[in-house]
Parts: sequence; structure tokens; C-alpha cells
Amino acid sequence: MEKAEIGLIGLGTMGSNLALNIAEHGHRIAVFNRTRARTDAFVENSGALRDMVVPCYSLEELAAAIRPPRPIIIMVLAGKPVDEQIEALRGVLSDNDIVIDAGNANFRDTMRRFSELSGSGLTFIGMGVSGGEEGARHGPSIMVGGTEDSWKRVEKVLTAISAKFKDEPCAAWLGTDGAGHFVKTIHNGIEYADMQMIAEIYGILRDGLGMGPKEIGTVFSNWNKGRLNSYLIEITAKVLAADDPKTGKPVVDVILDRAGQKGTGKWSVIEAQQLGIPATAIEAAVAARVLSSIKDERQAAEKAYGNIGVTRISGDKDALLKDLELALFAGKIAAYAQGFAVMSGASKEFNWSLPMPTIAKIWRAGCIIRSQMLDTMAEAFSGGASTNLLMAPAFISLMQEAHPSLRRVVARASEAGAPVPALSSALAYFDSYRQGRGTSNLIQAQRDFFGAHGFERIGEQGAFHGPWGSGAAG
Ligand SMILES: NC(=O)C1=CN([C@@H]2O[C@H](COP(=O)(O)OP(=O)(O)OC[C@H]3O[C@@H](n4cnc5c(N)ncnc54)[C@H](OP(=O)(O)O)[C@@H]3O)[C@@H](O)[C@H]2O)C=CC1
Ligand SMILES: O=C(CO)[C@H](O)[C@H](O)COP(=O)(O)O
Repeated sequence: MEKAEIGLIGLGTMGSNLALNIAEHGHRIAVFNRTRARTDAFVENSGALRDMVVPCYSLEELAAAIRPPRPIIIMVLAGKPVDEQIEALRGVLSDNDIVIDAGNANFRDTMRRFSELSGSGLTFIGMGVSGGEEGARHGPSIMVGGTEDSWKRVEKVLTAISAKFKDEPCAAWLGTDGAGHFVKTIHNGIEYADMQMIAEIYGILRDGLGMGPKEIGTVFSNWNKGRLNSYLIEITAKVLAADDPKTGKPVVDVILDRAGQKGTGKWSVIEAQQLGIPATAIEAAVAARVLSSIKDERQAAEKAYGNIGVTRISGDKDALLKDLELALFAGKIAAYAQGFAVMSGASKEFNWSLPMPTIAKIWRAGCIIRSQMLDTMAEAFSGGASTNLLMAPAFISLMQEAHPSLRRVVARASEAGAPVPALSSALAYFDSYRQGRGTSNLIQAQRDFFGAHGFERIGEQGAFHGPWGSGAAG
């Protein structure tokens, strides 16, 4: 039998679709899954691509089915299962074979795996993939970390299967070792903020304006034709339009308000904190998911405080809708600015030289956060935007137009009792970032008072102490 060009382990949602995508692009692929039944089901459902697929029932069989040097994609649950697969593969692979971890790995695990495999003869690639089920099948965004040489060896197949934005492949080599998985992690952090802000706007429309799912869906659908055009807005409109076959009710009304998470949002926030770079909108989104998960406690609190609910927001509905659209737009810009700032900090910390224009470009199609705005970001970064996206001329104009709406929406939502943690964090970040003289002069003084930490004076060099007298520095 003709040998396969590539192998894949893990035929779950992502792996099975990625395998079919690879096969459809003319690459014969050998596949293996821990649970045999899943391999059988995959083969049975591979339809016209059946001849391009080689089912294998052991790693030995998988290795024997692929032409050396073998590229093998691992697409299993992140964490220990990946280590177990790598360990098992070491026993069946040969020098120059390439092991590609394509799951949502923590980039620190990826760095460790790089160092553990160095000198083993095997090449390792840590690769972030975004686009969910549909993206994996028809074109995901692919973020690669590893040596440039290893990228060159897999570039052809990865660019072929990736999404295309106006013919440009959404797959790129972003740097050594953990670079690809770090960028995927921040992609997901931004995804969390984006989703949370959309949910906050949905909350205002539902509880503040008393609108039903279908009507809200139409609002999102209209917004998707304008500046907010993005995959997440598009699917939100579709979700809100869908009915539950069991009850006939809008499906969103029968879903529990409790969202899970697998780790990438939390890792984004941890790494931002480690780097000392504020990612407050992302942090608020992660915290909101955590709060959503303590449903019993929230219900008890509702009883304790009385069901105050959200008071109705009155006024010109069209003007309010315009404000909500612009508020979401401004909030998104702040969240992206934070995500890119974190990547910029990590790039320096880990010597990756992350290419910001390329990252924005490969996020324009295929991935979950794809949006029209990313094209403007790609242009801004290509034009040399470096410190913070909020300093790019195009984004200064956009924020000047949109921030008054964000301010009004946060104020009105707070008055009405509608929680808007991500939008308000985004606004506070923007307001703090654009304030030439803030309030930390007082913090310097407080620190000096209780801890003799000293402070700087305006226009003078050196460290100074305050005239605090007795009781200070105690
Ligand atoms: N779903 C999504 O939208 C996206 C997911 N990802 C990432 O891709 C990876 C796979 O996700 P997804 O396809 O959704 O997950 P699924 O739950 O659909 O599939 C999980 C796969 O992992 C395998 N697996 C689990 N534990 C082990 C183990 N201990 N040893 C060997 N194999 C194991 C399963 O095998 P078995 O059949 O035997 O259980 C199955 O093939 C994850 O890292 C995920 O975070 C990345 C981007 C998007
Ligand atoms: O990577 C993804 C999308 O880009 C996965 O769908 C991931 O599972 C999303 O994160 P979480 O499950 O924590 O919401």
C-alpha cells in the first residue's frame, strides 16, 4: 500500500476534521485514536476521501504507514495525554521525524517538551489551531512555534489546509519553541473578552430594554453588516434566532447561564500578570465565567439582596442601539490592544520576535476571533504601530469616535444594575492609559508614609521622603 505523507493522532472534534481537511488537499494521511471505535467511525464517515485515509490501530502501525521523515500531528486533550503520546511515539519514530502538538497546550509545557526532545533526533513543533470544528475541516488559522527549519518542512501542507484571506494563507511561523502556543493562548484570551462583551450587550438588550431573543438577534445581524462584522457577532445572531426543538422556545432561553472554560483564558491572564502587562478586559471575562459557574451561590445572593433585577433603560431606542454598537466596538479595541501588548511583552521576555503584522493577518480568516477590524489592525501593525494599538493613528480616530458611547453604556448599565465587567474594565483601561497625569502620586506618598519607600518629585532627579513626622514608616 502507498505510504501516507503525514500522520494524525486523536480523532475527536478537531483531529477528525483536520485529518479530512489534509486528505482533501491531496495528502494521504495515517490516523490513530486511543479508542478504536472512533477510528472506525471516522473511516466510515470519510466518504469520498476514504482512499486518502489509512486507519491504524497502534502507534507501531501508524509509524509504519508513513513515509519517513514522518510528520505526525497530535490533536488530543491538552496536558498529560500529550506527554504520554510523545513518550509513546519516541519508541516508534526515527531521527528527523516531526512531532506536532496541535492542541491548546500551555506554552510553558511546549517549552518543556522542546527541551526534553532536544537531542533526541525528533523535531518538535508547538502549533496553535483556531476555527473550531468548521475551521479545522475547511480552513483554520494556524500559529506555528518551532525552528524555522522545521516550519519549512511542514509549510506546504499547513498553508494548503489553512484558511485564506484574499488568497493569503492564515498560517505562519511565529517564532521558536512556545511562540505558536503563546499566540494561540492570547487569541483565546481575546476570544473570552470578545464573547463576554457580546454577552454583556445581550444582557442590556434583554434586561434593560426588554427585548426578546429574536429581536436581539436581528440587532446583532444588522451590526454584522457594519464595523462589528465578525464571526462571533455572526454566530451570536444565529444562536439568538434558533429555537429549541424540544420546547419550541428560543434555544438561548433554555440554556443554563453557566459557562465552562478549559484554561487558555486563565493562562492569558496569568502570563499578563507575570509580564506586568495589564489585560484587564480579558481578566474580567475570565472572572465573569468563574462567577457564572457559581450559580447556586448567585441564586442565594439574589435572595439575600432581594430580586432587584435590572431596571429598564429608557430613551431614544435607536440612539441607544447606536451607542451599544459603538461601545462594543470600543471595548473590543481595548481588549485587542491588551492582547497585543501582552504578546509584545512576551516576545521580548522569551526572545521570540513575534511578528505582530503577521499575527493580525493570520487572524483575519479561519479563527474564532476573525473580524473586519483585524484587517485594520494588520494595516496598523504593518505601518509600524508598536507600543500599543491604542497609539496607532487609525485606532486613535476610531476610539475618539467610539469611547463616548462606551462611557455612556457603562454608566447607564451600572445605573440600571446590569453587570458589564469586561466593558467597564475596557473603559477604565482606556481612561487610565490616556491620562497624562493619573493618581499614583498619592500611592507613592502612601508607600513612602508606611514603608519609607521614597518617591520621585516632578522635575527633580533622585528619591525623596515626605514630611510625615511621627507615626510614619511604621
Ligand atoms: N474544540 C475546539 O473548538 C478546539 C479545540 N482545540 C484543542 O484541540 C485539542 C483536541 O480538542 P477536541 O478535538 O475539541 O477534543 P475532543 O474531546 O473532541 O477529542 C479529544 C481527543 O483526545 C483524545 N484523548 C483524550 N485523552 C487521551 C489520552 N489520555 N490519551 C490519548 N488520547 C486521548 C480522545 O481520544 P478518545 O476517543 O480515546 O477519547 C480524542 O481523540 C484540545 O487540546 C483542544 O483544547 C483547539 C482549537 C479549537
Ligand atoms: O480554542 C478554542 C477556540 O479558539 C476552543 O474552542 C477552546 O476550547 C475555547 O476555550 P474554552 O473551552 O476555555 O472556552
